[in-house]
Amino acid sequence: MTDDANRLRVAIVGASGYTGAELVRLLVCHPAARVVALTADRKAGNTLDAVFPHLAGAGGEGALPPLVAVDNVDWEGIDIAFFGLPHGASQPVIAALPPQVKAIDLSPDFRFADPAVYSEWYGLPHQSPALQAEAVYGLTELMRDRVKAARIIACPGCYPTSSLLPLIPLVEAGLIEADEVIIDAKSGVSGAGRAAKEGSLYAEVAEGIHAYGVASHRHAPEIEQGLSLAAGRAIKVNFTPHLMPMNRGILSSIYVRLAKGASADDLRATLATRYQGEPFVKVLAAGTVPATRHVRGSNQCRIGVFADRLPGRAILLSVIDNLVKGASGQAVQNMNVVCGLPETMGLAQAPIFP
Ligand SMILES: NC(=O)C1=CN([C@@H]2O[C@H](COP(=O)(O)OP(=O)(O)OC[C@H]3O[C@@H](n4cnc5c(N)ncnc54)[C@H](OP(=O)(O)O)[C@@H]3O)[C@@H](O)[C@H]2O)C=CC1
Ligand SMILES: CC(=O)N[C@@H](CCC(=O)OP(=O)(O)O)C(=O)O
Repeated sequence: MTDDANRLRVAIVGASGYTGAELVRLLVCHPAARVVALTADRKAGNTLDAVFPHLAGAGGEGALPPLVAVDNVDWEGIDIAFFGLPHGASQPVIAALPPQVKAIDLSPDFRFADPAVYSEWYGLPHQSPALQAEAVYGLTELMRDRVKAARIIACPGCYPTSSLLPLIPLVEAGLIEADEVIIDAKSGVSGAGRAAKEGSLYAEVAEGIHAYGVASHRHAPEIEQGLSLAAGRAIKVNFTPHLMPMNRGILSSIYVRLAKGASADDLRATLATRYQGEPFVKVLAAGTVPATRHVRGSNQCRIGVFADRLPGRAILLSVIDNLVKGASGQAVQNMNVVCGLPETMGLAQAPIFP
């Protein structure tokens, strides 16, 4: 436990949203961090427990500051700022930060190395293209060395996290045909955020499942960026997300063609070697099926590898909690890395079951 004066002073921008609430839940138990600023937009002026009753008393009675508008944050007193804002909102705020503040952005605003790709898919001009070159894509296990030295960390999207952790090592090893990957992914509804939307209503989601963003979802170019870097050439993927009647969790079922001479066992062995000693990525034994309920509330990604009955093909199953490893947990993991803290600090919770 670090004494109070030496703790990192943390701001959570967008604390009245789902990823913001999850950051608070994790950070009030983090022994080297202290939450000193919380922001909101429409809900500014409220206490956090008025917006999220489950966080009443979190961190100790009166430990958390009230929700203020982002313009009212005193940045001089901040070491780390997390941004859980809708796309387009963090770029101008991060661009105006004083240099001692490290920014950890959960939104897509700094994920694309090429600002033109961001503009094309998000329908907005990039507002800080000069800063983009400074930003590091924070898929922690695979980008750790770059994260260590970063001032702006762009946390990956939830679907890309679940897809790229199994796929990048296999593409790098040349064990799969990188341009024939099919990702069939399912997400819980918290992935859509807390803002009221017709598509998130109970009656639109319960007792059913539907695909959305078919052949047009914004996470396709993000996954393609990661796979193209790994392959050393331009890669396109087939990515279809589905909305599931559950709160948390992502299951990505990924269908791959094996490279000549490779087997599903080779894929499993390569992933097991790559993630050996990684506290948050578990490659499961042959025959073990991962489930979203096995990672709920935790920062884990669990990966299963299966031979397909179709010759020359394999199936990868990857599960995460979208709000933890897919967002706020990975963001805290990146804070630990960039601040030289043990990577598991504040993140060692076992999953919640059932
Ligand atoms: N939910 C998830 O599983 C994941 C989300 N992400 C990304 O993280 C970001 C946050 O997501 P999430 O927490 O779900 O979203 P929410 O909609 O739940 O929360 C958004 C937050 O941003 C605030 N806000 C909205 N507009 C503005 C603005 N113009 N200026 C300042 N603050 C604003 C809201 O304040 P108020 O409520 O007061 O209006 C709220 O605090 C998004 O970019 C999302 O794509 C990434 C990975 C996973
Ligand atoms: C269920 C659901 O709606 N999920 C969101 C993904 C959330 C996310 O990670 O999106 P960003 O790239 O904007 O951060 C979606 O499909 O848009």
